[in-house]
Amino acid sequence: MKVIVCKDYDDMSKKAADLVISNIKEKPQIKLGLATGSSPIGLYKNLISANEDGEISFKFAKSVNLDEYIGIDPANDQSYQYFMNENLFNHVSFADTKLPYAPENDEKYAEEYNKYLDDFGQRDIQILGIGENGHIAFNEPGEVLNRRTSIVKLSQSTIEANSRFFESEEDVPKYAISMGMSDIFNAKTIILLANGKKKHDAVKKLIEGNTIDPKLPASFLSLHPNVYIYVDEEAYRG
Ligand SMILES: O=P(O)(O)OC[C@H]1O[C@](O)(CO)[C@@H](O)[C@@H]1O
Repeated sequence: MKVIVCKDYDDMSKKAADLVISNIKEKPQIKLGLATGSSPIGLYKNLISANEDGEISFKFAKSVNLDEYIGIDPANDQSYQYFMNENLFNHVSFADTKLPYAPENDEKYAEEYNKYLDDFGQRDIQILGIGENGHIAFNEPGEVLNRRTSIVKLSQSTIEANSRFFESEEDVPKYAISMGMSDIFNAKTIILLANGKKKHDAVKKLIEGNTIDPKLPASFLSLHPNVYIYVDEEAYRG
């Protein structure tokens, strides 16, 4: 894992975006794995600017996303579909984009997404955030982790952390559909973004830890040959 310590959120976003931009220049038909949450918003802003400046184009690019809440309509402003539209898809024109979708807790929707991912093939880049509890996508700390896309129950810590985007904690969905660990790993390069003091514990364990532990799902990233961790000073030093 290559750790790149950045001054602040903007610096982290710019440096991570530069890596994505250079990959898009090299391979316009790039396959991207995209993430939601506050961590990648700045990166997406940089991609939008580079697209507006004519530096890159998404005309031939395709994307898949990590996860989506269950029980929230894609048109709802709390859905990850809405988030992606607002923060990227409404601003640049992709050849194709896809998010997992499950209107109810039924594994058949996960199977459908797994089929889609199998046809999509290996991504060139997978972008990730990290939860305060060390989750990646919605793979929550536990005894075991899912290999493939599944319906998952959110941990209390994630519900609390994500309640900042909702009117109250009760409004946060309790279930999601999420790529599993082997899906996340099916990418040539993984970029993980972590900023702010609240991420320090997870980041410290991830960078300094010498174990691979399902109680810290992000620790499995050390098994992947090409991971870049862009971390700001606050998340790095605490
Ligand atoms: O970037 P944030 O908002 O801190 O969220 C961290 C992670 O949590 C999730 O939002 C899921 O809870 C991921 O999509 C994200 O990577």
